[in-house]
Amino acid sequence: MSDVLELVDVSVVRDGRALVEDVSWSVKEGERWAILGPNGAGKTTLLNVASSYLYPSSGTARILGDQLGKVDVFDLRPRIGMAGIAMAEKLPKRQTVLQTVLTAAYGMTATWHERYDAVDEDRARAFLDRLGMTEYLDRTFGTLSEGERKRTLIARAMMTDPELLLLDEPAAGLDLGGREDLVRRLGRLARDAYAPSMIMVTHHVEEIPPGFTHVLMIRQGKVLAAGPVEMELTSRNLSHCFGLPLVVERVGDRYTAQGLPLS
Ligand SMILES: Nc1ncnc2c1ncn2[C@@H]1O[C@H](COP(=O)(O)OP(=O)(O)OP(=O)(O)O)[C@@H](O)[C@H]1O
Repeated sequence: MSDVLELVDVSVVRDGRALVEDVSWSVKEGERWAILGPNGAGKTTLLNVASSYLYPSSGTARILGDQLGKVDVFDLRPRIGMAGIAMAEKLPKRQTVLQTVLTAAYGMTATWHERYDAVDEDRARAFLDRLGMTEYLDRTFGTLSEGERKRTLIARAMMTDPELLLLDEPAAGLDLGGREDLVRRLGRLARDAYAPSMIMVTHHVEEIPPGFTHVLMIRQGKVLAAGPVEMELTSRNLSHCFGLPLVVERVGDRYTAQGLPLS
């Protein structure tokens, strides 16, 4: 299996402070990673490096076989799907759900005067259908609920047939039903052998979809643990990561975590 992402001693420094420090991490084709860590740990910074939007201050980052700094990122970016708040903010609120997904096929955030091929429209409809959005095709993006918006963004990220799919807190802000619906859908995607390699940032072990294979834990910019979920998602590692005593349990093919009661 080849490396989809390979970071060697990557640091990102801003104002004299390392946001991530000496991170060495590799993601192989077909793997599905969850990145866990407290607020401000450096999760989004790592994802921004993986999406080629942020260059390391030191160290090397290879994405889909190409080294950042030595590759034209405009060739690389269409091969990476990204769904997160940063993308949502760039999308026009008055565009319909179908247009929002379709524009991704042309690497754009808005529709101008280009004409879309029927084949692209079919693909957009199929991705939206897999994410339960068929009823909303003509609704404007700005009128969607948080959960509907998140599902639209994932369909959009799939549109370019990416080799790497990056999800930044896809379940944040969703109610219990919305979260469970999304986790089930992501679980189905994770188990699809033809789906891209995936990296998902989350704050909660409950949001790790079934089928996710690996976990990376980060605290204050440094990697604490990285490897197969069943080996690394332990109470010890999670307590260290979040800085308080936690007990993690596996329930079926999902995980839960709880803080120990105060004595
Ligand atoms: N451009 C920047 N300049 C200075 N500091 C920054 C910059 N971008 C991010 N930071 C800081 O870097 C740290 C890591 O930020 P990052 O967004 O990667 O964390 P995170 O783990 O995704 O956090 P959260 O869970 O709260 O979203 C934070 O302390 C943040 O304030």
